[in-house]
Amino acid sequence: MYRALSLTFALRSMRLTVGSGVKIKSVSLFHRTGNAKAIQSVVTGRNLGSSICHDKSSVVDKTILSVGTRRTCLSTQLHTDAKKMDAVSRVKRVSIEGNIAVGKSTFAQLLQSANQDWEIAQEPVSKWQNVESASSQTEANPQQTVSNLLQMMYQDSHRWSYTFQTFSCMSRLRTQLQPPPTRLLSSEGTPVQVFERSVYSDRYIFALNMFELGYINSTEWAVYQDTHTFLLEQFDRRIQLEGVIYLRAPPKTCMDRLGKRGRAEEQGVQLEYLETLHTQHENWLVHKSTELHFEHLKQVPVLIVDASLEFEGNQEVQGRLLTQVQTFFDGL
Ligand SMILES: Nc1ncnc2c1ncn2[C@@H]1O[C@H](COP(=O)(O)OP(=O)(O)O)[C@@H](O)[C@H]1O
Ligand SMILES: Nc1nc2c(ncn2[C@H]2C[C@H](O)[C@@H](COP(=O)(O)O)O2)c(=O)[nH]1
Repeated sequence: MYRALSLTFALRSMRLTVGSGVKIKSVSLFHRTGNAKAIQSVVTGRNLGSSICHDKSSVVDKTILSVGTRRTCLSTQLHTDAKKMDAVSRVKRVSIEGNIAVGKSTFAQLLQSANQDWEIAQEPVSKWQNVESASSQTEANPQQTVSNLLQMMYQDSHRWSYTFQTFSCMSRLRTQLQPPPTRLLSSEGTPVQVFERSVYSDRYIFALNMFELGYINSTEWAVYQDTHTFLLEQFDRRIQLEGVIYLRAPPKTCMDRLGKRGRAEEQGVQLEYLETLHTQHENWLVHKSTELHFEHLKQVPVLIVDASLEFEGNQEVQGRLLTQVQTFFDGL
């Protein structure tokens, strides 16, 4: 017979690494008075439910448990969570990079419709176009759009580039922290989360470019880099990528497609700006001459896709591209 006795436990942990790099925390739960002890394994890693410690800094220093039934529940829960963690760790994470209007969204749609094991996370452009008021939303007071930061950044780049970059970085971070959909967790193939751009292009393409063009000053650049490094180190494996797809096309092709798309905020974008962005992509993903600050990123495999090909409506080109992508994913 177990008595439902609430106990305060202190947690002691030891970190182990197993299999695919999943971190296992072997946890000892001690009753503060020392007469009850339960040893459980808690899996730590990326994007699990709330019952799991998410990262190195998550320390459960006070856990209220009831002895007996609750302990059995905890054990079952931990087993379920470990299985879930295993499924999550099977999901590969890849970003699509490339110049403005090169065709990332179009390519992403092709991937999404080609394979149920691939899930696309779009770039949060609409969030930048509709920055919302932080005041709490009610029926009487619906969420208010206060500004179009994308437009402000293009209209007054000196004033708004730093603000834009901090906001875009945070929104990309949120996107990359989204757990994979359950469909991917039960996949028997190669499940992949595909992100349109990433926290890495935020820094190594755009922020760097804005700094080099003089739209972000050296103080802002230092603050941005410090924050970026700190955040990425905190989230560690939860935001790391296993691969990058680089859609590569001449800036002139991008300029033509940008005109064809006709997004209002981009009407003042010049070919020279696309050329600077093209150079940043080439430096990072082809020449590998960009200084990177994350060890894993230096080793990330890059698939270079010739995005100058017109694949819309061309089944043969689409088929070739999809085979290239599938082979790349299988090799990650
Ligand atoms: N391979 C392609 N060939 C021709 N036009 C393309 C191709 N890919 C995209 N486009 C067109 O170019 C424009 C920009 O494409 P989009 O996917 O929105 O670019 P991005 O997401 O990179 O900004 C759209 O009008 C789209 O229809
Ligand atoms: N200054 C920055 N501009 C950015 C960044 N990310 C995207 N953008 C711009 C470029 C386009 O006008 C628009 C959407 O990009 P697409 O290539 O998807 O069309 O937003 C950024 O980090 N900094």
